[in-house]
Amino acid sequence: MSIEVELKLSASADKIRQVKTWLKDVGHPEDSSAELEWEQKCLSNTYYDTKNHRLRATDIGLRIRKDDQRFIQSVKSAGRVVGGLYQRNESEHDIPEHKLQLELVDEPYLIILLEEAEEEDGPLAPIFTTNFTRDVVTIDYEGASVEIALDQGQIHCVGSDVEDTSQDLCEVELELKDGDASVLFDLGQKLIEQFDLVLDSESKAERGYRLCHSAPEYTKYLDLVNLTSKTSAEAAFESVAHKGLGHWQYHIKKIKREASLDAVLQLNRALMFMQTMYSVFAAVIPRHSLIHLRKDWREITKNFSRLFTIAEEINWLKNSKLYGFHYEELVPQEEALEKAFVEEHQVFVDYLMTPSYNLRLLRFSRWLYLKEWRETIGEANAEKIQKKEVYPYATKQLQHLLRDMKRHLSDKVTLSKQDYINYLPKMTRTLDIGLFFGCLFDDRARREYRRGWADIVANIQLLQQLIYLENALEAEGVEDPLIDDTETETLVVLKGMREEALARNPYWN
Ligand SMILES: O=P(O)(O)OP(=O)(O)OP(=O)(O)O
Repeated sequence: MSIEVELKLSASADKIRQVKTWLKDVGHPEDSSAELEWEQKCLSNTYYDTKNHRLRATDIGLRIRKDDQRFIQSVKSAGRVVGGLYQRNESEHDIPEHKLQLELVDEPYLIILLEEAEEEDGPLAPIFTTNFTRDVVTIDYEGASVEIALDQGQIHCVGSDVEDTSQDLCEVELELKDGDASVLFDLGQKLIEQFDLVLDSESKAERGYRLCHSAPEYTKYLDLVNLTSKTSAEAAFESVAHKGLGHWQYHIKKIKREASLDAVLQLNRALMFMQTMYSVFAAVIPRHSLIHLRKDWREITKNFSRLFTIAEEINWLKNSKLYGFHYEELVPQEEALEKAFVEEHQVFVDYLMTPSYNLRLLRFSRWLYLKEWRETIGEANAEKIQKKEVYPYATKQLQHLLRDMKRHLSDKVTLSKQDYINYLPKMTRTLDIGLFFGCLFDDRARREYRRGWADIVANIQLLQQLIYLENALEAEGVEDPLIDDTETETLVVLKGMREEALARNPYWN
């Protein structure tokens, strides 16, 4: 099994032509009259899965590729996608005919997953195909060898009753054949700067499944970062950063497709998660080493914030209805918000297509993938953070947070609704830190402890919604004493919850 490292950018037919011309100079800088040796392939790929897409659920892609007279069976793992950079395990075998030969798969864990999928969910069958022409050339660039593939074609669903059963594909793939992965980022940067290409974190397989799978999509929430007590503090930082970036990428894909309220709210969660990460890991990755990156994310946040503000208000109104607060007078306000949301969504999607956004995302991906902070902090410190243990670090951080919460939320203190709301960002950060390090501790104890604090957060959010509702109604000249009563009740409930949560023994002790 080999590891594939490639950068993927989406393009248009016109841009692909321009890229091809430009590559002539890049591939032969010393002789611009020399032609690159492009090869054109017609690739037909059939992706297989069981009836309920068990392989997809385990993040495996199984396909047979027809490349001229050759049939190639490949199994790919989803691996890791950082920006548009993919790192995936790949197992490829030539087969004599267009028929799966799973016995050729050489990785024991893949064999087990494939067998289990078939045993539990029936035989493997074609789900979709990708048919495209690939113009491919290998160039030497900055001492590395890079295969450049320009793919244009279509994805089709097989025997499906899904309405929209085909989709165009047009992309540039840069695959590292030999040398340093930094070269992929350099080339990617040039392609974005010169041709406005867009980083693409969705594989063809992912697109195929989305096109041909009509099941409803559930909102994906941030969950525990996968760590063990053997993880170093540096590796823990990387895992947290990958989690945050992965969450961002996932919901960016969704937001590009539709004006989804949930996706906007989750994008905001990803931004907050990453902000918290910078402060929690400041002792590992010093702030000065990420000054530019934080500036980049601030810029991205600025472009996102209008959309988020509208989404948050719509969400508050929606949630209030769940609590029974329904007002005809607010319908015009809601409609205006919905309209503004659709407009701002388009503005944000346009921004996501700009080089400004894509270069920032590429810069962050590069920093994370190549661990560039090590260069800024010097060799000795770099060694230190690789040896630093995460467990004591995590315990210290959690203890520090608890002290802060005890100070602000002690049951001896009387808190107004505004006091709670002011403390909300800190509480959310605290819960996020629980996700950073939670894997290191007993799961049951952690869940129980977390639940108390999560309930407090939910009740503070309720207060926030009620205040918004009050103001919105006031603008319409309406008053509802029920809102006031609910606020008072919520304050009482919160006081009891604080008492209980603070009395519980922390799971890290
Ligand atoms: O040719 P590969 O193996 O890179 O695969 P692909 O058909 O380009 O698909 P993907 O989008 O998964 O790279």
